[in-house]
Amino acid sequence: MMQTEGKTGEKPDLCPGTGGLNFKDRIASSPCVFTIGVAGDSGSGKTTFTQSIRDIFGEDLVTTITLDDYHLYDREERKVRHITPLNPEANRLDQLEHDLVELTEGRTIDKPVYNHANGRFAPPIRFTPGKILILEGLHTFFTPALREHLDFTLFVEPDPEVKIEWKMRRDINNRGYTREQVMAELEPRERDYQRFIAPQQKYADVVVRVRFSKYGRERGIREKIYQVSLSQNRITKSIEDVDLSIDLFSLLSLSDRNFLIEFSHEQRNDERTGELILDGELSTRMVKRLETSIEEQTQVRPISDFHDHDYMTATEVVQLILAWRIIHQRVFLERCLHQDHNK
Ligand SMILES: Nc1ncnc2c1ncn2[C@@H]1O[C@H](COP(=O)(O)OP(=O)(O)O)[C@@H](O)[C@H]1O
Ligand SMILES: O=C(COP(=O)(O)O)[C@H](O)[C@H](O)COP(=O)(O)O
Repeated sequence: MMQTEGKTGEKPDLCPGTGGLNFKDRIASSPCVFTIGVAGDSGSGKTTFTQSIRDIFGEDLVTTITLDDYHLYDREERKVRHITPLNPEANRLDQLEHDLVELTEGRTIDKPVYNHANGRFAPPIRFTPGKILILEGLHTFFTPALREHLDFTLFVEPDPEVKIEWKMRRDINNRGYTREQVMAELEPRERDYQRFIAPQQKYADVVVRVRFSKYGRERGIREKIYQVSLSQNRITKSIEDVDLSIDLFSLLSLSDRNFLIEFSHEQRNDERTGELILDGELSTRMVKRLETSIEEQTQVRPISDFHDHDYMTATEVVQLILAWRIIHQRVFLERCLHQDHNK
């Protein structure tokens, strides 16, 4: 590793040898494409988290591919074949692997297009990757070749009851399904989820779990207040790297709403994992130092969304921490520096 983390109060030089270029400029001027993979079940919040990453880093840097475009069968054909889209065989993962290699080289591809409005394929479109490329879908890190080309991986896993509520609302409101149609697919989908999708968790750098808030289930749909946890699976990268500075004085004196912050370690197989759990509403002042730290080092303004409210949901804080986590993905800088060096 070319650089050690700064101790408290020191600012780590994330871009050594760049004459003080900030992280965002560094990405923009780099020949490399930084790839982020987001995986999880249908209706689990992949698109929502992906959008938050886009918002934080800016649309000029970030492009997204949804893996639904790589379905092999259209909606009608899946029905006839009794196969769910969660089955890898219902997807063109080999073409995705090929396209991902092209994209990491910065090349333009002809990307297939799946139309959720009618469940059919539209003509392919030309697609050029931004300097940050997000792949989001069911099988994002299903194969070794896909994993090899992803610099950062995130798995989202809401509790089944949260997931059903989200999926039900989205598929009925946006995708033209009836309640009965969504219900009828739940059972075969859950079976294939456990079989094909959930096992990808072990390859994730970070797993985000969502459950109903301990302060009231109804606050989810009404105010987007959930209990959100962030855990890291791989021992090589630690959540403790994240600067989680919280102003305890503000916490005690300014907050008049309920919240929970918990951190625990767990031994899973050979791996020691850390899990941060947040719930309720946290005073924006409490995460001020974290926001400022990100802003200073990246010149991106992740806090702009939160400026006008005094409280942030657990989801918003987790999105902020994830941005920090992504910034710290040294693999990217290491690889870029190495490639720059060899030019
Ligand atoms: N973090 C969240 N907080 C509140 N609602 C969410 C969250 N994530 C997802 N949802 C709800 O669930 C629906 C499905 O989420 P989406 O991001 O489209 O899932 P996916 O891309 O995994 O299929 C969204 O339309 C939204 O209503
Ligand atoms: O399982 C998913 C994944 O999409 P997402 O993760 O966005 O839910 C969708 O059901 C399929 O893409 C088929 O779509 P449809 O059922 O609309 O034909």
